[in-house]
Amino acid sequence: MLELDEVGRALGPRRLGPVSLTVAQGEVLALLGPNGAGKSSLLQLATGLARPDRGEVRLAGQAISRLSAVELASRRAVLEQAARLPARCIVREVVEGGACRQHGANPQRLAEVLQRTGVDRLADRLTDKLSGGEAQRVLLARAWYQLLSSNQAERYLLLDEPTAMLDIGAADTLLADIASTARMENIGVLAVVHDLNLALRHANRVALINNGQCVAIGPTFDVMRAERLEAVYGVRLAELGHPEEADWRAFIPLRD
Ligand SMILES: Nc1ncnc2c1ncn2[C@@H]1O[C@H](COP(=O)(O)OP(=O)(O)OP(=O)(O)O)[C@@H](O)[C@H]1O
Repeated sequence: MLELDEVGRALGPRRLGPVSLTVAQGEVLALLGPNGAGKSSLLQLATGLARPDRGEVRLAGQAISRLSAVELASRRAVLEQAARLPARCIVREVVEGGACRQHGANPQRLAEVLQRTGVDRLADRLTDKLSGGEAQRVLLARAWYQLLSSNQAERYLLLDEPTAMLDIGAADTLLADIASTARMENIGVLAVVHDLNLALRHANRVALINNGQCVAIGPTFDVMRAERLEAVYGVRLAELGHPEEADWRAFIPLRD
């Protein structure tokens, strides 16, 4: 379990938290909320890249602040907002560079990751020659390889807006692949997601963040109700059914 226990920190004159939440192995927990709500700041605390000034983050029961950088890297991988690839590098080598230092290279795992993320077709290309969407997939492949080359029992993937650069189909495919790999490999995923409909489709649970607080957390369809989302996002929403799937819904904003 990845646990955020009453964590908080100052955000300039405002505060984030205290927020408590857990991410279980094999599930996708989406962090939703309006711009400036505190989602990225909360994710930063979960990664260990920023320290809370109250509360504690624990990974498999151990305080994240007490893990060495190498131990942390074998248990969690991070894809930050606007992360960039190193320039003039071969894609395969960049993904390979994600290998967990404790456990070394694992060529079979590398081939699997390249294939699963669709990066196999880009493997011999130079990083400078990739589109924004392709670069995003390479960064994700590196993060998966970091985790899948580790033999730790508990591993987590932390993502900040992984679909920001992607077209509608690519975004849907990417999140579907993340959710299925998470399930298959028993890896917990915590992801900041902006698109409500992508979260509805691919997250097992969501945490709704507003003004630095977690205002609701639970199974996706329970939390994502129109009235609650309207209050948090300050916009009127129409709720639509799916033409083929009975339980489905989608939200579109309405103009007054
Ligand atoms: N280090 C910092 N010092 C001061 N204020 C900060 C700091 N980091 C973030 N903030 C502020 O805290 C608030 C939350 O920022 P954060 O990036 O966590 O929001 P977010 O929910 O991820 O937003 P977005 O959806 O726009 O990416 C914002 O008002 C931001 O300006």
